[in-house]
Parts: sequence; structure tokens; C-alpha cells
Amino acid sequence: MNEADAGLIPVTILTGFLGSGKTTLLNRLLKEPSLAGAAVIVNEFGAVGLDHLLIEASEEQFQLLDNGCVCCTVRGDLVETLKALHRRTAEGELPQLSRVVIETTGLADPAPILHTLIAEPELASRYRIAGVVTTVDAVNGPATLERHAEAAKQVAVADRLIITKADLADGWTVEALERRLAALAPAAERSLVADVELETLLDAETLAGEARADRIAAWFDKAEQSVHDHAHECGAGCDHHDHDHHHDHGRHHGIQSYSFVIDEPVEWSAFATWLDYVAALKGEDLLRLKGLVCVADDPERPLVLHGVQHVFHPPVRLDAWPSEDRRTRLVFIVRDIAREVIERTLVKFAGVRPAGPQAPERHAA
Ligand SMILES: Nc1nc2c(ncn2[C@@H]2O[C@H](COP(=O)(O)OP(=O)(O)OP(=O)(O)O)[C@@H](O)[C@H]2O)c(=O)[nH]1
Repeated sequence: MNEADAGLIPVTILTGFLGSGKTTLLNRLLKEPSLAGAAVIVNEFGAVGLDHLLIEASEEQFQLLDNGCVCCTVRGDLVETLKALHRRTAEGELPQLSRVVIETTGLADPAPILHTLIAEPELASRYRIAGVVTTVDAVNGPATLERHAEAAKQVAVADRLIITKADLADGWTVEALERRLAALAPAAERSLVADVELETLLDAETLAGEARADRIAAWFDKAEQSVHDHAHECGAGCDHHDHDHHHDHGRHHGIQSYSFVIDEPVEWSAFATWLDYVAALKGEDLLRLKGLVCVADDPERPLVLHGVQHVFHPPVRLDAWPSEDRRTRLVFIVRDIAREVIERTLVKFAGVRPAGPQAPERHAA
């Protein structure tokens, strides 16, 4: 931090591809005493997102941006949220703000977010960027970096790279991933999540203010260039001609999110058979599945489900429902898998018929 930054509120961006362990790390961080005065801004897809139920922050600490992806459609909401946080703190409505952590969606490009923080005068006079922390999943990470430009970008702008799920991968895979990360982000510090010092993690910035601003400007130019290239690829057939839409359309192409709500408790053995089937058949394009499940033999204690491509993590049983709503909710983020396909398999294997869409389907961007 340089002198000009003194007195500004540090903002850390916590990013990483879908299911790479951002929320898990954030929940660990939120238990740190030094995070007591922090505000947490979480961006999730879709009106029926579940993250806000799974993050253990106090209501006062927590701000949700759930109307799109923070790097594109809800960037304005982020600006307003940060302005309002500052105003409410100054007016004594909220306690003094020690720092802000922004958890992005798994598909976000952090560069435009950083650019916004620097370029928006009111924000730049109140907040400083404390760094970008990117989680990379050791099991899916190598393939994800090859397949998804978003993931490579999240790594490239990182100050700190946190390798998660090394406990599920062999040593050789982790070493190969480390080499790949070193090539993509030579200046970033790398550590395994098990070795992370939580106390210092959020002050991750490895570049001084000006160098960072230059680097972000360079990234932003590249982003503009890819938008421009995309506009050419799209040609006359593409009817989206405003800048932001090109930006989204180019990067989150083919990715959709949708959710299902199931009114009745489910029989776990049939439901688990359905999960196995979906993972085996569609794993590569099933970028993320999250669920809160009401199981017939223990309806008071829901199961939390996490699927990340082919990997289904062991379900975790909560002691109680996190909100009044006790129905099973499933959120999917997929590439080119139609909602009807998932719905059909739910009926066939799990024997349940989900209620109609709770919110209009939307593209994940
Ligand atoms: N074994 C193991 N599991 C992990 C680790 N980190 C996260 N997980 C599991 O991975 C799943 C997804 O973790 P999340 O923290 O929800 O990932 P996320 O990046 O917040 O996911 P999105 O918000 O959907 O992008 C959960 O089941 C976690 O328990 C890890 O280091 N080891």
C-alpha cells in the first residue's frame, strides 16, 4: 500500500471458476476475528441462487448481487452497493467498515471489476484494491483452464492463487497444475488452501498502485479487443450491438443457468441414482450443480449438494433449514444441456416431477 492509499477501505476480489472453492474459503475467512468489520458482497446467478443461504455472514455484513454477472450486467449494481455501503457507514447506520470482500460468480472476468473500482471517481476516492485472490480446483482445474477462457483470465489477473481440492488429486496432477499456473501468472503467489494464512490472505496485492493500474489497463484493452473481434465474428447476423452485450455474449456463450423446485421430500436412494446418472452422462457440460434437498427420512435437516463437472462432493447435512422455504431447490449451470433433458431424467430416475420454473430462464451472464 502506498501513502495515497492510506485511509481507503481495502477491497479484495475473490474469484475462481465454478465450484472451485470460493465460498468454502470465504466461510473460513469469515470466522477470522480480523474480518469482524468486513462487508461481503456476493454475486450469484439467477433468482433462485443458493449461495446467500450457504454463506455464514451476518445480515448486516452481507450484500447480494443476484441479477446477473458482476463483470458485465450488474457492474452498475456493484458501484451503487459500494457507494451505499460507504454512505451508510458515514451516517452511522452501519458499523465502521474495515474492508470489503467481493465474491464473484464462477464465470466472472475480474478485469472489468477492477477497472470499475479504479475508474469510478467516487469509488476510487474511498476504496483501494487490496488484491485478487483466485481459487483453482486441483481436480477440474487443468481441464477447465484449457476449456474456459474465463478461468485462464481469472488466474492471469490474480495476486494470490489458492489451489483447492489437492486432497482429492494426486501429487503429479497438482505439480503439473502449479507449472501451468506459474506460466499463466508468474507474479502471483501460489499456495495450497491447506497452507493458507487466513490472516494475511486478503491483503494480497503484489503490485503497487500504479503498476496495477497499468496492468489492468492492459487487460482492459485486451478485453475491448476481444469484444471488437467478436463483433467481427458475429457479423451482420448478430443483432446485439451495444458494447456490453457483445462483451457478455462473447465470453459466456452457450452457458445457461436454471433451477428446479421440488415440493415433496425426495427418496434419497432414487435421487442419488439420478445424480450418478447425470454426472456420468453430462459431467463435462454440467459445470455446476448446487442443491438444498429435503430428504424423506430426515426432512428437518436438509442435505447440501455440490456437483462440479464430474465430481460430486459428499453431501453435507445441515442441522436446520437456512430459511423458511423447506422445499428442495436445485440450481444448474450448464453448457448446452436443455432444461427438459434434466427434467426428464429427474422424473425417470428420481421419480419426482419438479414444479414449473420459478423465475424466467436466463443466460448465466
Ligand atoms: N475435498 C475438498 N473439497 C472442497 C475443497 N474446497 C471446496 N470443496 C468442496 O467443493 C464444493 C464447491 O465448493 P464451493 O466453495 O461452493 O465453490 P464455489 O467456488 O463457491 O462455487 P460457485 O460459487 O458455484 O462457483 C463444495 O462441496 C466444497 O465442500 C477442498 O479443498 N477439498
